[in-house]
Amino acid sequence: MADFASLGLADWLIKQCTQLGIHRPTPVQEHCMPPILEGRDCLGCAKTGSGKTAAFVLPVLQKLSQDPYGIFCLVLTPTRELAYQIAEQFRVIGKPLGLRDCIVVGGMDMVAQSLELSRQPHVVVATPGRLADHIRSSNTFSLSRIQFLIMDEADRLLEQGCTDFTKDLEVILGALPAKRQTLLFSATLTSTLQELQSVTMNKPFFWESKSETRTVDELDQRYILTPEKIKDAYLVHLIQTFTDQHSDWSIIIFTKTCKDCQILTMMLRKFNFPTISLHSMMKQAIRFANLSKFKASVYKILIATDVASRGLDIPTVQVVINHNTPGLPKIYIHRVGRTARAGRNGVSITMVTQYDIHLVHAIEEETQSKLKEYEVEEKDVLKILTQVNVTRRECEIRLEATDFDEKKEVHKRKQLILEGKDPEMEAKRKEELEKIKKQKKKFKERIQESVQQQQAEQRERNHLKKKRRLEQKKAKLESK
Ligand SMILES: Nc1ncnc2c1ncn2[C@@H]1O[C@H](COP(=O)(O)OP(=O)(O)OP(=O)(O)O)[C@@H](O)[C@H]1O
Repeated sequence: MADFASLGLADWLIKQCTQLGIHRPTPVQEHCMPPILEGRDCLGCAKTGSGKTAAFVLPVLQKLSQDPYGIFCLVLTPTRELAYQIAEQFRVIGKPLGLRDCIVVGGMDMVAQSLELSRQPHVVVATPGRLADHIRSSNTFSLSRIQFLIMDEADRLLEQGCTDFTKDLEVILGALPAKRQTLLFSATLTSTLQELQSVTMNKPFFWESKSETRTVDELDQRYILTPEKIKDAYLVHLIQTFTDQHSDWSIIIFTKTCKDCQILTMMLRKFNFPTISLHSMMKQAIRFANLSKFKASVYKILIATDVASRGLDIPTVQVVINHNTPGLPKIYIHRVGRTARAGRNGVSITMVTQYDIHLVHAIEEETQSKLKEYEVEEKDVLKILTQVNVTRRECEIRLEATDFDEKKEVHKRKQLILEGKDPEMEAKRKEELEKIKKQKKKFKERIQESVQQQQAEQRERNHLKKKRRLEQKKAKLESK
């Protein structure tokens, strides 16, 4: 087995790796780093959690240390959270270089990003949409001298899924020099190999880990066959069992939609499970905050949509539950790959209804592995069924009300943007106006109160006067 020195890695980088507990290269690092260091384009396909990130971070940093300038390297990735994770790896390993990185993702302040870009960071880590926006609207930075283009989760970037990056990628590729090194990595490259090869210029070096299976051996893959109506009772039962049996545990539950994600979070919280969510309808700052709390084990359960299915590296995750059977095998591969990373053990449990059995067959075929049934005492599940379903219904009703407000808010924000206004500024302005209105109302109420008090006092005085006059009249009559 090779060591980092024999792959041509510099001493300072080996030292950095040692400090991070990385002593020997993984196969993807062993095979991809030498051709990258030689200047070749590279397509690396290796299982989830096998160290693909370091396979490109290390050679890029080595090259950067030999000729440091900005902007030297551009990394594209499909999700914002992943962009932060990759930038962190660059920052930690590249610390002795005084590496300057810049993260360019949607949902964050564009002006601040612009400013950072203009300061010529060594490495830019970006999601395609926001970077393309910067290229279209600004001339304060240039990507024309970059030496490395890296596409992490490259197949996702190039496929035309629900988020289609094609147009943004065209803009980005148009701003890059033809002479560059292009590195593409993913655990599922092969299905988009043709498209991927068209992005690389030189005849790329292609490396795929040789293995019968597409998932790691340390992963125990299970399924539960359940009618749709009993699914949530199974979920609650599963989590309760894990909580009872393990003191140190951490679970990711994947759902199909943002709404499911939200409802399940509310429901599990009702059962006092420490749950937090991550989906695309949340504000970016909350997405980051929730992920940090989960990573720090403040919350043990993360419920997420596929926005969290790729790349996230959270070593404490022992269990992945698929609340729905993924419609595509490759989504399954990435989801279950959030556990059993870097040689650790992990379990994945996929909820399967009678309508999803063909999907399980497709998954088994693609991964070349067999899912085993997860044994559960059905009578224990049926005991909690009514309580779980009632709780779910309550949460659905509660969410419907807020959902409506949310949609309205989104609609309003869209309208403001169309009118050329900044929704954030408008919200602040509205808040200020509301404050002034409240103060005015309070002032008016106080004046009214004091007027009413004066009037009441006047009435009392008049009443007393009248009473006194009557008494005087009465006294006069009596004296006569
Ligand atoms: N040579 C190594 N030895 C031990 N651990 C390593 C090594 N290289 C990387 N790691 C660690 O392995 C973990 C997984 O690495 P990484 O996130 O790069 O996986 P990946 O292959 O990109 O997975 P995914 O396909 O899910 O994105 C990280 O915590 C990383 O620090």
